[in-house]
Amino acid sequence: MQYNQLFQNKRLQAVLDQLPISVFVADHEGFVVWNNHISAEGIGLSQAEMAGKHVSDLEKQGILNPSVTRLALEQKKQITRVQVINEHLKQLMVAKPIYNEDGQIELIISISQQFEHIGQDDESIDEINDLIQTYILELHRFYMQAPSRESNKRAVTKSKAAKSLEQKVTRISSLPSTVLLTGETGVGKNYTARTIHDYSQRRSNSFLTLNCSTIPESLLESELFGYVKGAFSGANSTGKTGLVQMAEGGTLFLDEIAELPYAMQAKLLELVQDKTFLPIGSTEKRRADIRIIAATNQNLETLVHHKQFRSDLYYRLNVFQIEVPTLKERLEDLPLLAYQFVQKFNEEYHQQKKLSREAIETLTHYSWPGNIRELQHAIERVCVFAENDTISPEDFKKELQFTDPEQSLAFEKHESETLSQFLERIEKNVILQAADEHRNSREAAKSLGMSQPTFSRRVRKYET
Ligand SMILES: Nc1ncnc2c1ncn2[C@@H]1O[C@H](COP(=O)(O)OP(=O)(O)OP(=O)(O)O)[C@@H](O)[C@H]1O
Repeated sequence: MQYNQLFQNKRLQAVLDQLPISVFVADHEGFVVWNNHISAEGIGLSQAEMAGKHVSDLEKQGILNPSVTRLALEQKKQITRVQVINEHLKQLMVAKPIYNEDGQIELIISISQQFEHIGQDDESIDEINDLIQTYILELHRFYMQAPSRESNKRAVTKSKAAKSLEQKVTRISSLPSTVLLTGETGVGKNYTARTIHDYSQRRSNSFLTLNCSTIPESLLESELFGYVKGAFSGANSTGKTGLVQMAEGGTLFLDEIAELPYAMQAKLLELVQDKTFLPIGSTEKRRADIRIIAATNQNLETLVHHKQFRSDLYYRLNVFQIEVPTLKERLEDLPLLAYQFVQKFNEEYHQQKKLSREAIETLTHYSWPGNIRELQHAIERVCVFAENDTISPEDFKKELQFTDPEQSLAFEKHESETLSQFLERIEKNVILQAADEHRNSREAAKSLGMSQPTFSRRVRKYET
C-alpha cells in the first residue's frame, strides 16, 4: 500500500525521529502505520509494538486518552485538543485526515507537542499550533510526492501569492518544458527550482546547479559540456563529464542566467532548443534528456533590448515564466516561515528560542529588501544573540534597519526647495542626529570627519 511504503522510507523515518514533536500515523481504518521515537516514548510502547495496533484498542487500554486519530476518523475533519498532563505540562494534539484523489481518507497524521503552562498560555498554544500545521503541511507535501502516487494535489501556503506560485509549480512540474524563474534576490528562485524538480517525475535523478555568475568564462564550456580525452593539451587524459551529462534524466538549473557571457549564450541555445550538445574536442553531437530551469533577478527583456542577452535564447528560455513573489507580497506567510526558521536554528544550536507575538508583529512592519533570505538570516542572528528564550521586538530592532518614515522623508527634495536649501536641510538632519547619538561634540565631529569647532558652530546654527 502506498502509505505503508511511504512511512517505511528510512530517510523520512530518520528525519521524523529527530523532531522534538510526537508524530503518529494511522491508516483509514485506524490501524497504526508508524510513529516516531517521541511518540513511542510518550506512549510507553516501542515503535515495533505499536505498528498494526488499532487506535480504539490503545484507547481501551488507556494508552491513548482520548485518541484524536479516532475522533478525526469519526468526524472526518481535523481535530485539535489540549490535554492536561500535570500541573505544569499540557499537550496540544492535532489530528489531520489526508484525503486521496477520490475524496476518501487515506491517512490520519497526528502531531502533538507538550508545553509548559504558567497562567495564560494562549500564546504558546497558537505558536505550537502554527508549528504543528507546518509539520503537517510538510508531511502532506512529502506524501503527495511519494513516487508511487500520480497526484497533482499539493499542499499550499497561506497567502494568495504563495498559493498561486504553488499552483504554477505543480502544473509545470509534470511538463518537460523549460522554465524561467524571475524575481528579486532572496525570494526563493533556487528553492522553487528544487521544488519543481522534486515534484516532477525526474526527482529520483540529479538536480544540478550551474551558477553562471561565479564560474570563469574559460571553464564554462567544459563544466557544462565536458570534453573528450586528448581534447586539448593539459586536459585530463580520460576526458571529463560535463554537468549536462551528469544531469541526465534529471534537472539542470542555470542560476543567474543573465550573467552568462554573450559568446556562451549561442552554445547554450542549441542545448535549450534541441537538447543536443557537443563535448569539447568531439565531433559527435550528444542528446541530453534533461529539464532546464533558468533563474535571474534581472529584467532579461531589457538586456535583450540593450543587446546584452540574445533574443533567441531569451525566447527559448521563456516558454514558462514564473515570477516568484517578494516577501512583502506574501506577508501572510511570514509568521509560518519565521516559526520554521526558529525551529531550524533551535535544532542546529540546541536551544529553545521562541518568537513572541509582538516580535512577529514587528517583522511584518519591515520592508524585507532581501526577502526570505534576509528573514532567515535575521532569525538566525536573533537566535544566536537574543538574551532571553522569548525573542522580543527589540531583538529584531537591533538586527534590522527599520526606516523611520519621517526620517526617509527628510531626505527627499521638496519641489519648492532650491538645491542649496535642500542640502542645508540634509546637513541639519545629519548634524543634529550625530549630536544626539554621541556622548560629546568631539566624538560626534569625529564620526562626521569634521573638526570639533566647525561641528559645534553648525549645532548652534541649527539648534536655534
Ligand atoms: N518557501 C520557502 N520556505 C522556506 N525557505 C525558503 C523558501 N524560499 C526560500 N527559502 C530560503 O531562503 C533562502 C534564499 O532562497 P533562494 O536561494 O532560493 O533565493 P533566490 O531567489 O534564488 O536568491 P538569489 O536571487 O540571491 O539567488 C534559502 O536559504 C532558501 O532555503
